[in-house]
Amino acid sequence: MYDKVMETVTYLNEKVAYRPKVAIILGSGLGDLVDYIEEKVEISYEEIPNFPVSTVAGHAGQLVFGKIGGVEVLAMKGRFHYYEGYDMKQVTYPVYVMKQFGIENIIVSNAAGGANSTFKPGTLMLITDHINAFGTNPLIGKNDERFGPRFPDMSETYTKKLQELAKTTAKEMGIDYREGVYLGTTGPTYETAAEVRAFISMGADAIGMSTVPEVIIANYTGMNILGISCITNMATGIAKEAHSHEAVVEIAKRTGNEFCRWVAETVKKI
Ligand SMILES: O=P(O)(O)O[C@H]1O[C@H](CO)[C@@H](O)[C@H]1O
Ligand SMILES: Nc1nc2[nH]cnc2c(=O)[nH]1
Repeated sequence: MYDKVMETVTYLNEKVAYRPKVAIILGSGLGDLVDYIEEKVEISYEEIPNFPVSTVAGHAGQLVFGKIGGVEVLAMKGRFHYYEGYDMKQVTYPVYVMKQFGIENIIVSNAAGGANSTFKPGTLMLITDHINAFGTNPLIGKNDERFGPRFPDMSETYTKKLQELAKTTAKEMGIDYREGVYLGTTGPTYETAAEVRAFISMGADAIGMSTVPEVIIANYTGMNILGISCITNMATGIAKEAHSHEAVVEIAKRTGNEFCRWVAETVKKI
C-alpha cells in the first residue's frame, strides 16, 4: 500500500506545481465548489496511477488543483463509497495520497438525511463528531507505522480550531448553520423508519453513506479535519415522501451556493 501511495504521489508531483495545504472532498451534488477555484488543473481519476474511479451520479471523478483566494487547494470532485463495491482501503486511498502529498487540512462534505427533527432540507450542519455504523473499520489489517499508529485516538476527531474558524466565518457571512453528529452506514439502501429511530437514540443528527471512513484515515494520519453535511432530505419516518438520489443531488445543488460560499471563505483563513 505504501509503495502504491507513493507512486500516485510521485505522479501528482510531476503533473502539477501546486503544493496545497487544504484538501476538500465534495459530496453528492456539491461539486460546484470547483467554480470557486482559480487557475485550475484538472486530472481525471482514470489517468491517476492506482486511483479508483467514481461510479455514482453527482460524482464527477476528478482531482481539481488550484487556488481559492490565493490559497492552494486540492478538491476531490467525486468520492468512493463502500457500497460501490470498493474495499475500505480503496474508499480511503485518496486520503492516504493527500497526506503523503503534504496536505495537512481536510474538509469533508456530504449530502445527508436529517435525523434531527429540527433540521429541514437545505440545512447546513457542521459535523462535531461521528458514529461509525459501517460495521467495519478502514484500519482493520496490518498497521503501517509510516502512515499512523495502531490504535489512533479519536477524542478530537473534528478539529476544534477548524470548527471555530468555520463558525466565525459563518457568522461574519450571515450563513445559517447547525451543529451535529453524522452517522455513516454502508448504504446503498436508505434507512427504514425503525433504523432511523434507532440511530436517533444513538445520537445521530444526520445520516449518510460516506465520510466516516475518510475521516478515520485523516485522523489516523494526523490531519486537521473539518466536516460539513448538507441536509438534502429528512430521514425515513420523519420525511413524508420516499427518497431518491435524484432529489438528493437536486437539493444539494440548490443548497450548494451557501455551502460553497462558506467553504471558500473558511479556506481563505486556514
Ligand atoms: O455522502 P455523499 O457522497 O455526499 O452522498 C450521499 O448521497 C448518496 C445517497 O443519495 C450516498 O452516496 C450518500 O452517502
Ligand atoms: N443513509 C442516507 N444517506 C443519505 N444521503 C442523502 N440522504 C440520505 C439519507 O436519508 N440516508
